[in-house]
Amino acid sequence: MSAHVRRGAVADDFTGATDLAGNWTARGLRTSVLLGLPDDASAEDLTEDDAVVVALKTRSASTDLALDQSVRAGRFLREWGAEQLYDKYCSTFDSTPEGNIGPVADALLELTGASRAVVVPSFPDNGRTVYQGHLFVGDEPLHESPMKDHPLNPMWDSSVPRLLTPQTQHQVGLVPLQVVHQGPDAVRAALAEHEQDGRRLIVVDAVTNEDLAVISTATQDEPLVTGGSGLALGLPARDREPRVLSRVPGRRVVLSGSASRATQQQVASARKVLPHAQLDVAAYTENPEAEVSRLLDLTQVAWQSDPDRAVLIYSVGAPDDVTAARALGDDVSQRIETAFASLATALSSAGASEFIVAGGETSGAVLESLGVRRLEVGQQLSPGVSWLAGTTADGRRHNFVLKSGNFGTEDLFVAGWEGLT
Ligand SMILES: Nc1ncnc2c1ncn2[C@@H]1O[C@H](COP(=O)(O)OP(=O)(O)OP(=O)(O)O)[C@@H](O)[C@H]1O
Ligand SMILES: O=C(O)[C@@H](O)C(=O)CO
Repeated sequence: MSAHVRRGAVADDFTGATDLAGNWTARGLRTSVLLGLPDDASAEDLTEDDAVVVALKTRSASTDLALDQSVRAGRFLREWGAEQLYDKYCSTFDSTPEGNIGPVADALLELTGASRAVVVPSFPDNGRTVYQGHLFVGDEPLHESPMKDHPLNPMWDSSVPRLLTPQTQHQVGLVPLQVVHQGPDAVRAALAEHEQDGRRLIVVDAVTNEDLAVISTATQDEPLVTGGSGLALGLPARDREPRVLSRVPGRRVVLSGSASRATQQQVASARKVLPHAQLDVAAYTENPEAEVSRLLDLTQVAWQSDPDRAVLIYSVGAPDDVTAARALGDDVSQRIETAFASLATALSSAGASEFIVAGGETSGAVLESLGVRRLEVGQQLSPGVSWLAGTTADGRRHNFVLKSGNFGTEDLFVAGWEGLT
């Protein structure tokens, strides 16, 4: 397989999809993001693309739903012409012991007929590295990082083989960094040896982009690879400038439903500069319409006094906010997603044209409610974070940043707008 093949990806959340699409775009691949399961007609618009990412919302969904949608998305991509499928999950391996990373990888092995697939969560540009199978977030092992407190999938272990083993029907192997440093042929030989010994999902260490380039070369003929978005940076770069998105006239808003620590810092920094309000989860639970309308009114008042300034609406300002909200019921996270979804449609109707949305699940809920089906990828703001453009179900053109919880610079909510020309 040459470097110039069609690539398709199935991503388990919307921010993850745009993260990968940004990395492919940065390597010069013309990339589209399709939100939700595509219908057959969508393929007609993709003839010019080198890569297509289907964004699903399956990370925290039931395993049955995740399997069904991932396989249908994979089948669509293969029919479109994808020669290699990329199973994109989170660089912090977000999942529970029941899945969904393992079950989806197993199903895509069957779909593609692949006899094995690498497992590469590493994304060194964002501080995710894997050494001897252990996943680090910056200088902390995963289970000591802020991911230990994630409201949907707290991470309890840092060993990727140990995390994956209870989730998959297959045995799990490991190719350590020492082998990666010997180059692509050594990696290929190690993968073949694991396969012969019956191990079909094989974690490969990577701590730098050079390691990712070795893994990418070693796996260029494989029908399936799995990982965070970092592996995409291992591809040789093509000489094509990314599309540059321009401002869409209208108002600006930041919707942050992310519970991650990096987002809490971004919220704290933006609160010093932007008009802001926190979603009152108890009030929303009591009377959803009234709380959405309070936030909408407040936003419109702020726009009136400064039309060019973004307004920030957030749900977590401090870790205690999550603890407090949890007392309101098991389904509180889902309810908060619905709150942001309703608010987004109300804001779009009220004149918002540019959105920075924080949180993978939150982004999924917001873009689904706006009825955006496809995103163009524009300029990158920081690793994994790009400007995107799409059209809502009722025909409004909007710009978006969909920010994964732990990504983005601290001033993203304030300075990110400057990235638009
Ligand atoms: N105050 C809160 N209390 C409890 N849950 C909350 C609160 N605010 C947001 N949530 C929920 O927590 C989840 C956060 O997940 P989301 O994927 O949006 O962002 P994240 O935590 O940054 O994760 P990721 O790294 O995947 O982007 C969502 O389901 C959201 O509705
Ligand atoms: O890989 C990552 O860390 C992100 O793209 C993501 O999936 C977080 O939602």
